[in-house]
Formats: sequence, structure tokens, C-alpha cells
Amino acid sequence: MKIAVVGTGYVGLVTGTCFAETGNQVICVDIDAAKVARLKQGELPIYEPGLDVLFHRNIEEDRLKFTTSLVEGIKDAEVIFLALPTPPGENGSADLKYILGVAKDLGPLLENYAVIVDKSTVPVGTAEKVRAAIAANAKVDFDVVSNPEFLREGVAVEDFMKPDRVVIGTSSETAKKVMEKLYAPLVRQGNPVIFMDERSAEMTKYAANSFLALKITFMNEIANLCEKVGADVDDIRRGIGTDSRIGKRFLFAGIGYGGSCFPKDVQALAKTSQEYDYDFRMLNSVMAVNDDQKKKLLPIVRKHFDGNLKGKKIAVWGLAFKPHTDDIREAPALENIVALLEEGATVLAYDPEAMENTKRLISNVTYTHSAYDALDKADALMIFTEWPQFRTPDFAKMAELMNDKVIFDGRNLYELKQIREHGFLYYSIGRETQNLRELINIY
Ligand SMILES: NC(=O)C1=CN([C@@H]2O[C@H](COP(=O)(O)OP(=O)(O)OC[C@H]3O[C@@H](n4cnc5c(N)ncnc54)[C@H](O)[C@@H]3O)[C@@H](O)[C@H]2O)C=CC1
Ligand SMILES: O=C(O)[C@H]1O[C@H](OP(=O)(O)OP(=O)(O)OC[C@H]2O[C@@H](n3ccc(=O)[nH]c3=O)[C@H](O)[C@@H]2O)[C@H](O)[C@@H](O)[C@@H]1O
Repeated sequence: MKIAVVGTGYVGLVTGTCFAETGNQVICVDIDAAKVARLKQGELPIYEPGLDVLFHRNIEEDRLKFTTSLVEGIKDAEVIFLALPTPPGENGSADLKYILGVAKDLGPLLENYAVIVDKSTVPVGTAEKVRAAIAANAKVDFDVVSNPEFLREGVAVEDFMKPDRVVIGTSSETAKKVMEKLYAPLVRQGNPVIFMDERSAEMTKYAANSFLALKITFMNEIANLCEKVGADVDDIRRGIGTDSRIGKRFLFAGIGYGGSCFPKDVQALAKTSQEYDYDFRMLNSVMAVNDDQKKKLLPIVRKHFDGNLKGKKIAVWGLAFKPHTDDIREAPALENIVALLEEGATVLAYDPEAMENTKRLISNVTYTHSAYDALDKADALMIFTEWPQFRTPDFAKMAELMNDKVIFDGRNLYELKQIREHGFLYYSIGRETQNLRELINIY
């Protein structure tokens, strides 16, 4: 099949590459000329494990191409994916200017029937708006389908190639057949393609992300309560996760959820609820709790240093919003680092993949070559991302390098017993701290 993918970010590039891998002819279109130039030279603009092999293979085998020209990209395409940004607009709802802008441009360019697919996360009713924007100037028949994407960054290729399910919103039998054929190689193991109407498909995406954000937030609140009552959130996680009705995944308490999607999608669903005069109270709590959770360690750090961070040297491990990505959008590390700097601390930071992106936003941090370099004479270490390489460090070496053996861990990386044996003062989330009882009153 001949496919066009408009927008080559995390979703578009993975979608285009994976559909090329299943034998389709794919052209990816992006307005960012510098990005397209890099892609044409065989250079990946993002870090996404496993993508490089597929990317290079499909370029070499002539199934994957890149262009800045929408006309060239969509010529003869049977399916046109819109994988464009939908950032929060001024009022918190998803900004549709990228999607509707491209939809408007598409109308006069279509020469044959095509299926236009909303791959971006878009509010209920967007497929109808996209259809109207194209129809205003279209000379041929077309269908608009909602096909939300559920991939996670860091495991995007695996998620895309072996989806738990594929959701397709359409009322057109022709479009249904086209989409069924396209996805057939990805659902061979029996995972379902679920057909529904466009509005339900659009809503499914927001329901999924908001539910996951809620699940994490619930555990973060349990963690906060654990600290007060003297329980251990990791035990609670194991205790409830084994109940198949609850499930093991997405129960890890921590420094709050970040990323380009949970924060914006929860906000957008809250906005949709408001527009339809429904008070979705849970979503407001999720957002408020998560905002606090991201700043949760700061009062503990302040208290540890008797309220004065001036001249303190703080090492930071992890900048990305999660491991296995270079993405720092809404990453908890960022606002914590800014607060530390504002209060007079010096920050030395290390992340295996996200330092280049962070440097563009925060310049007055020393970015180091290794995790251990960041510990040089540090008065404390703060951990924001659970990269595997941080999980089993050489504690003796850390103790030698640091000025003081103190760790504030936003990801609960270490067993309490293990870390105490090495003589560290260790603050984590929802678990006992050496001087927890003194700290209880600051939450
Ligand atoms: N990042 C993720 O893990 C996931 C994102 N989504 C959704 O997918 C959509 C895209 O997200 P990302 O890929 O993360 O965005 P991104 O910001 O990484 O990429 C978007 C791309 O679109 C390009 N673009 C903007 N205007 C354009 C235009 N007029 N013509 C051609 N290209 C244009 C940009 O240059 C950029 O390369 C969003 O709606 C997001 O909510 C859904 C599932 C997962
Ligand atoms: O719409 C999207 O963009 C995507 O958003 C999330 O994927 P992603 O943001 O890439 O990453 P997640 O693995 O979901 O993590 C999101 C945030 O939640 C945090 N998290 C996750 C799991 C957990 O147990 N605890 C926890 O704090 C992570 O640290 C991270 O900050 C969803 O998992 C995807 O299904 C969805 O397609």
C-alpha cells in the first residue's frame, strides 16, 4: 500500500518506519526542513530504542522516504496519516491548528480516494472538523478515520509492532477494509482491531491516558499516606498488583507523571468535560495531586539543609521524563532543577540520552560525562529517572566521591536495607526514611 505520514515526530516516524517494515511504500512529510534533511541523510532526530535498525533497513530497501512537500508526499497515497502535534491551547484544550491547517491544505491536493487518518490525540468531534476542512476544497471522495495511537516512548517500536489492540473509528465500510488490511500484519497474534464510531475512538484515547494517569496518581497518594502511617508503598504495590482485577502495571509511585501526553491529555479531557457542562471531579484531583507530587522532594531537601540551599552542590541523575527516551517534555527533573538553582544551589546533572535537549532549556547546570562525575563533592544526590544504569551503582565509589552520603530518590530505585548498609541517608517515595517521623509534618 502507498502511505503518507504527515508529521515525523515520535509518533509519525515510528508509524512510518513500522508500516514500511511491513512492506508498504511510505513517505513521511514534515515542515521542519532541518529535520527532513537529517532524515534524508539517514540520521534519526530522536532516540528511540530499536528504531534505527528498521529505519536504515527500510531506507536502503527504498520503502521509506522523506520530504517537506505535502504535494509530493501524498501523491497516490491510499492512506494519509496525520501525526501532528496537539499541544494544549491557551484554555487547556488541545490546539487543533496543526491538524486543521494540514486538513485544509489537503482538500485541493487529493487526486484519488484516500483514507485520512487522525493518528494524533484529538478531542471528540475532531474527525468531523477534519472532514469539513478537507471537504471545503476537495474534488474527490475521501474518508476520515480516527485511529489513536497507544505507543509509549522508549518502547515505541515494540508497542507499535505488537499492539495490545488497534482502535479504529469509522462508519465507512471502504475505510474499514483499507485499515484492516494495513494493520493485518500487526495483529496476527490475535490482538484485536476494535472498530467503533469516530467519537468513541477519540474518547477511548483520552480515557486510556487519563485512566493510567489516575492509576499512577492513586499510588502516589497511597505513597504519601504510607509515609504518614509508617507503611511501605512497594509492599502495597505487590500486595494489590497481584489481584488480576487491578493488574501489576502502572502502579509505581514516584515523583509524578510527566511526558508530552499524560499532562496535556488529562487537561484536555477536563476541558472537554467543562465544555459539555460535566464536572469531571477526578481529573481535577489528578492534575492537582500530580503538580504537588512533582515538587514533593523539595521541602524535604530544604529541611535537610536547614532551609538554606545556597552553595550546596546537588548531583542529579536522570533528566528525561522516563527511561529509554531523550524526551524531556514535562519531565519532573526540570522544575526541580530550576527550583534548586533559584535557591542558590549548584547542580551537576547526568542523563544517558536527554542532556542535549535539557542544555537547550537550562544552561547554568554542569552536564557531566558519567553518573559518577556528577557526584564529585556533591552534598546530595537527587534521582528523577529510573535509567537501568542507576539501579546497581557502586555505592562505595559513590560514598567516596560525595561530600555527604545523602540520596533523595524520586523513583524508589534501591532497597532500604541495601542502601542503609552503605551508610547513606536515603529519602524515597512512600517508604520509611531514617528521620521520617521528623519530616511528617512538612507535607
Ligand atoms: N509522543 C508519544 O509518545 C505519543 C504521542 N501521541 C500523539 O501524537 C501526536 C504527535 O505527537 P509527537 O509525535 O510526540 O509530536 P512531535 O512534536 O514529536 O512531532 C510532531 C511533528 O509534526 C511536525 N509538523 C508540525 N506542523 C506540521 C505541518 N504543518 N506539516 C508537517 N509536519 C508538521 C513537527 O515538525 C514535528 O516533527 C500528538 O497528538 C500526541 O498527543 C500519541 C501517542 C503517543
Ligand atoms: O499518548 C501518549 O503519548 C502515550 O502516553 C503514555 O506513554 P509515555 O508518556 O510515552 O510514557 P509512560 O510509560 O506511560 O509514562 C508516563 C509517565 O508516567 C510515569 N509513570 C509510569 C508508570 C508508573 O507506574 N509510574 C509512573 O510514575 C512515568 O515515569 C512517566 O513520567 C501512555 O503509556 C501511552 O499508552 C500513550 O500512547
